[in-house]
Amino acid sequence: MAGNKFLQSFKFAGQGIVAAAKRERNMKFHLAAAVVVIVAAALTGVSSSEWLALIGVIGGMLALEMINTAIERVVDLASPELHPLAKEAKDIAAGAVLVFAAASAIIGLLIFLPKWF
Ligand SMILES: Nc1ncnc2c1ncn2[C@@H]1O[C@H](COP(=O)(O)OP(=O)(O)OP(=O)(O)O)[C@@H](O)[C@H]1O
Repeated sequence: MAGNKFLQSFKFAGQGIVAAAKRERNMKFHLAAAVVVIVAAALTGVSSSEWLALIGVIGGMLALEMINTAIERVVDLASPELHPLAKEAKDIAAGAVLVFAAASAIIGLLIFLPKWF
């Protein structure tokens, strides 16, 4: 049934989130950072638009880290041997995470620093 298939896809997506959270050190770090940011925002008091920015950044960071993990898995499957293209694929995916993490850090600083100092 179509409804069943729809529910199944949620189940598989949930399994993917749990697998990434359990096995990936970076994912654990991002989850911990997300909790710290949410607690800091609640304690500091931020506006609705600042909450929107923080939620966007946190969701984007976690989603991007999971895409990076998925790319690592596929590269390992397709190219268990060392290969320059495998290296490039992993390095570019890691670079994408770094770009978003840098932008996220700047957004966080722009929101929190004026309130703290
Ligand atoms: N098959 C491969 N061929 C060539 N270089 C590779 C290959 N696999 C990994 N590398 C290189 O080693 C780096 C580290 O790869 P690895 O798979 O250990 O990912 P990682 O960044 O350590 O991620 P994680 O810690 O989440 O496993 C890659 O960024 C890439 O430069």
